[in-house]
Amino acid sequence: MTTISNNFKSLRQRQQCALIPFITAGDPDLETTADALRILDRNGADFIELGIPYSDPLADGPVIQAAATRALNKGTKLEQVLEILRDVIPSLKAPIILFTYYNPILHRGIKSFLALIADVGVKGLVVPDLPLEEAAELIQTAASFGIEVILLVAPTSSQDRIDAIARQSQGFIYLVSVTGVTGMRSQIQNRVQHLLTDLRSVTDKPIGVGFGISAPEQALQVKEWGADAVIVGSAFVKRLAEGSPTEGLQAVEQLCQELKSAISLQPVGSAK
Ligand SMILES: O=P(O)(O)OC[C@@H](O)[C@@H](O)c1c[nH]c2ccccc12
Repeated sequence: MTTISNNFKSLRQRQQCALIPFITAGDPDLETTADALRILDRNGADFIELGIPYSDPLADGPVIQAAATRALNKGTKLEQVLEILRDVIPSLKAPIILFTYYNPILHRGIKSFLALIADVGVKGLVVPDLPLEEAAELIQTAASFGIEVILLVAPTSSQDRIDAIARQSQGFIYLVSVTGVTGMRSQIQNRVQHLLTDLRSVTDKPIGVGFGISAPEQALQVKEWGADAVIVGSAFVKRLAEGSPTEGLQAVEQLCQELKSAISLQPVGSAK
């Protein structure tokens, strides 16, 4: 069965680091979102994180905030996002991880929300403002729908919190590389290497690193520090929004290929 955990197992066997692009649903429009999902899937994405636009995206920097605002101004609703997913997911290899803030989940009720997203084939859920005290309930209910809930560790998390997250997180652990909001950074701090080592010492679960990664060299760096996955959001969202939808999709395709080849193992015995 396709699950995030199972896909990571097979990536590990092949000693591959996963690429997880993030895009915002409905920016510039839902048709382009569907095209982008197919393009990312065909060009090396191992999982795709799809953001549900939200009016108060407190963990997001300017690029993703602006994308969410544009998507909301277009009237993008969860139901419509799920409709395109119902259509697209059967043709994708990469499992879809839905990204949403906690309020929209509570608003619908945890169970009904999970039933809706499971029904269209979503495999994972990231909720950046989920209180750790409420994680167990969401994780358990999600598991009954075949959905894995990925928890986030921040550079400021206490050791107790890190231990609890490592224990509870499903699929993988999302290591946030910097304190602050999402967005491209010119450099990935060396500290990320230590954060990775510390986290690795308490868990065997796969670790994905996100926040601030936009360039192939940065992705490779994070891979070499031992990450099982690199997550790249703002760089994709920015490219997708530039120019016409066709131009945006071309730029997304190119970035996906560049990132993927940077983190892919050279086949043994290949020239160079
Ligand atoms: O945009 P960046 O810096 O590449 O970061 C990842 C990212 O976009 C995605 O995982 C994400 C988008 N919004 C978030 C809010 C919180 C945690 C993570 C996210």
